[in-house]
Amino acid sequence: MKQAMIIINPSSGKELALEYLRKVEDILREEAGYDVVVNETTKELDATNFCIDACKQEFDLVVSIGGDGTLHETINGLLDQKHRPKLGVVPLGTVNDFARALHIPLDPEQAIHTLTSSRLRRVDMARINDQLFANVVAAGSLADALSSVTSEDKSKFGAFAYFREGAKELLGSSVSPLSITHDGGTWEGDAPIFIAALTNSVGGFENLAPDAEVDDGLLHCFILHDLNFFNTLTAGVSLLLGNLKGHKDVEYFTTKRVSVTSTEPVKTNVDGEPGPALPIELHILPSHVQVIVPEDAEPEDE
Ligand SMILES: Nc1ncnc2c1ncn2[C@@H]1O[C@H](COP(=O)(O)OP(=O)(O)OP(=O)(O)O)[C@@H](O)[C@H]1O
Repeated sequence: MKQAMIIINPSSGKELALEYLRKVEDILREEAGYDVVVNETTKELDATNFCIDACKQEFDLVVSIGGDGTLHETINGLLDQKHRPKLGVVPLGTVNDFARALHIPLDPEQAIHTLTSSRLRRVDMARINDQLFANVVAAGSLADALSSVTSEDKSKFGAFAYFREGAKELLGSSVSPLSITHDGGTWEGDAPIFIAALTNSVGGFENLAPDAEVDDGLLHCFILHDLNFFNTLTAGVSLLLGNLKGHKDVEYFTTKRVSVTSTEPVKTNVDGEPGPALPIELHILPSHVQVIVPEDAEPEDE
C-alpha cells in the first residue's frame, strides 16, 4: 500500500490545524488510498527529522500542514536523500509564499482537496551552505530587519508588514559592503540587501520576481543599492508594479550559483526565518521535488 506521512504544526492556522488534520487523513485514506502516519511537531526541527524518516523509509508522499516555517523545515529533511517523497502542502501560515507560487489554494479546505489531484509539478530547490530553501534568501541589514517581522504583524498587514519594516530600515540607510560572485561575474559595493528568489512570491509580494518560474533552474537575484529616501519610494512602487528589476538602483541577474561575502558581519534571512551569517554559497537543485498541484494548475506539469 502507498505510504503517506502528514507533518503538522498544531500551533499554526489559528488553532484550527487539528481540525484540518482529520480532513487530510480522511481524504488521503479514503480517496487517495494511502496508509497514513501522522507526526505533530512540538518544536524547531521536528519537521526536518520527520521528513528524514519519511525519506529513509521510502514513503510515497509527505504532506506539510502549517506555515512557511514548517514547510521550510520539512523540505530540509530532503537534503542529500536518495529517495525523496512527493510533497503535498496545506498552507496554514500568514504569507504562504510557496503555495502562492504553485497556485495551491490558500484556503485550507480547498488545498486539502488538491491532495487528490493527479497532477505533479517538478520544483527547483536551492542549497545555502548546509541547508535547503524553497523560496528566498536575503542578506544584508534589510534582511535582518525583515527577520524581525512578527507573525502578528504578518497576520495584520500581510506583505505590507515586510514593506513597513523594510522602509524603516532603509530610512536609516544602513548598508553592508558585499562581494557577490555569480555565473556572470562579480559585483562589489555597499548595499542594504541582496535577494535570491526561486519563485515569484516573496514575503507575499507576488510581483517581486514575476519572471521566476518554480522550475526554470535559475536563482533570480536582486541587489538594491544607492537607496535614499526618494529612491526607496520609487523602488517600493516598482516592487508593487512588478518591475523592480528595471529600477535604476537595482542590479538584477539570474544564475545557477552565487556566493556572497562581506568584510563585516552580515546576517541573512532564509525562507522568512533567520539564516546563517555571511559568507554564503547558493546553488540551484533543478526539479528537486515533485509537488502535488491543482488539476487546473499552470503548464510544465506531468
Ligand atoms: N507545536 C509547536 N508549537 C510552537 N511552535 C512550533 C511547534 N511546532 C513547530 N513550531 C515552530 O514554529 C515555526 C513556525 O511555524 P509555521 O511557519 O508553521 O507557522 P506560522 O508561524 O503560523 O506561519 P507564518 O510563519 O507564515 O506566520 C516552525 O518553524 C517551528 O520551528
